[in-house]
Amino acid sequence: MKILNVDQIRALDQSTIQHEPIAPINLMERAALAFVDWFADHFPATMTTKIFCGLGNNGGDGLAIARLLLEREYPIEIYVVRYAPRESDDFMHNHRRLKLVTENVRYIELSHDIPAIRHNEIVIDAILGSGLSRPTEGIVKSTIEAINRAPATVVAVDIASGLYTDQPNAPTDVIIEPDYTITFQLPKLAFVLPKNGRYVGDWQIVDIQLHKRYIDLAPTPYYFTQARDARLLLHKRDRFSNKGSFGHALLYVGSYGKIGAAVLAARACLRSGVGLLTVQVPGCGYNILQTAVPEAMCLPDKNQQVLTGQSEVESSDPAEYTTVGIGPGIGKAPETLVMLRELLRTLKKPIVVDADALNLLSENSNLLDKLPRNSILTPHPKEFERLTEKWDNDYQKLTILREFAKKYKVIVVLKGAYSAIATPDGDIHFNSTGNPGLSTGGTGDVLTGILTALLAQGYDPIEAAVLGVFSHGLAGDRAAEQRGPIGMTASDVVDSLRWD
Ligand SMILES: NC(=O)C1=CN([C@@H]2O[C@H](COP(=O)(O)OP(=O)(O)OC[C@H]3O[C@@H](n4cnc5c(N)ncnc54)[C@H](O)[C@@H]3O)[C@@H](O)[C@H]2O)[C@@H](O)CC1
Ligand SMILES: Nc1ncnc2c1ncn2[C@@H]1O[C@H](COP(=O)(O)OP(=O)(O)O)[C@@H](O)[C@H]1O
Ligand SMILES: [K+]
Repeated sequence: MKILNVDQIRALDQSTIQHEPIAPINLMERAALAFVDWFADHFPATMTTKIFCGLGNNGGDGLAIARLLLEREYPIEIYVVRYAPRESDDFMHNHRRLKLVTENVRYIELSHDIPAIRHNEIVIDAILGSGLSRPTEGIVKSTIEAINRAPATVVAVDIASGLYTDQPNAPTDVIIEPDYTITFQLPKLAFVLPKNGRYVGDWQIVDIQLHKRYIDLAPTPYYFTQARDARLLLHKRDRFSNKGSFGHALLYVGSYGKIGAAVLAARACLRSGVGLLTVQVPGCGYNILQTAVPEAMCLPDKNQQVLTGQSEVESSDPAEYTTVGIGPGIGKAPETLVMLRELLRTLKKPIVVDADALNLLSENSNLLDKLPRNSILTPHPKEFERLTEKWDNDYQKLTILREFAKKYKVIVVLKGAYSAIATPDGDIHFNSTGNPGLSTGGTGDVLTGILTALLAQGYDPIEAAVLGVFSHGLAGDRAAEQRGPIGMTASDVVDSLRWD
């Protein structure tokens, strides 16, 4: 699914109005109805609902929502924040419609007009939407502050008032802090950026049937991967396949004290459909790996503690494997750096690079140019910062991320909530699955195993990254269902992997 910018969202509105065709007021009615359907599914008509409307189309939505909720017999109190002399046409139209149903519309012009809000009430925020063009101030700001102070449940219409859709807010900006955001048709870039978490809450998209062809043709670098997008990427297995059909992967993982990382990556790789798996671990990991992961072949390194690439048994050429994954638990020993340098000299096919392999790259940045084209790098934000530079805000981080992926012609999975996958073409795919239960040691190792397995099976590297990150998050969601987000572990994520 695409993420469009504010100008495109406005144009999409117009395109829908022209092509469907539909009158703007009826499109607003459709949006209000979609919101009210969601709202009625979540809140009983016994709860007092205070709705705050601005003077633009977000406020117009609010007035239509108020009327529809009155029809459904919600005890609703309607407030219009009168911060300017002019209202939008559709606001006025809905204002007239509402007046036919109720006289009970109150106006907030000064602070003392702001009502007290109690804890068992619901607040609907329809003050400002995607038309935000400057920081909130005056009575708008005071109203938002009062709503944020109140103990009520807050639901934002389309986007929290005061939050920009696709540009950074200043730290001093006053913005609604909703429990829920119900947004129209498409996700907004602001929703997937870490600093905005409290200004978004749980968010959901409601479909208001905006012009599909406009969306299909609209150029954008930003995508949001949902289940239906991921499902399209999954390769079906041929009935006459054999283990040779699904590649032979080689993992370089583990060091003394971190053989667990090797086990997790190996188990995840096998659970993700690889045909054959060989794992190179330091000598100390041999017995552990052979016992914990009997399905994998094991190459014990000559060195007991760290990886050097020199094997105790027959030496194998890493270039002969379908793909290589490197990093989880390997440490940053000088011998391991020598191994990484040698691997990058010989490997030409895309590989997966994680954890300390990334830290070695950031300390030896001349190696970045040697990464095979379309390799997948999986840094968490700290690792990415070491590879690049500090950023001032999430939008600048996205710019740095895109530039990095383009410059080195690699795919970068910047991990976290809504992991951002940057491609060499400059696109970014945000992931929709996963939960805070994944914030626990070892889940990144699991991801490396998954991605290595997908590359081994011949997935296009961008598709491997998008599908692998989605499935990893989904496994995390299943593990959280079983164990709860606090009790789940990285092993539970491996056990929860499914590919159907
Ligand atoms: N784009 C779509 O697909 C649809 C949009 N609709 C609604 O329309 C909204 C956008 O409407 P508008 O473009 O009228 O924008 P808003 O309702 O967000 O804001 C409108 C007005 O507020 C002013 N303004 C901006 N920043 C301000 C600030 N900080 N303080 C005070 N005033 C400020 C603007 O100059 C503008 O006149 C969406 O968020 C959504 O709720 C829906 O009605 C239907 C479909
Ligand atoms: N709050 C969250 N929501 C969704 N996914 C998360 C969250 N926190 C962490 N994750 C995911 O968990 C994984 C953590 O990886 P990483 O930080 O490398 O952990 P480790 O090094 O311990 O294995 C990443 O895939 C990341 O996207
Ligand atoms: K709003």
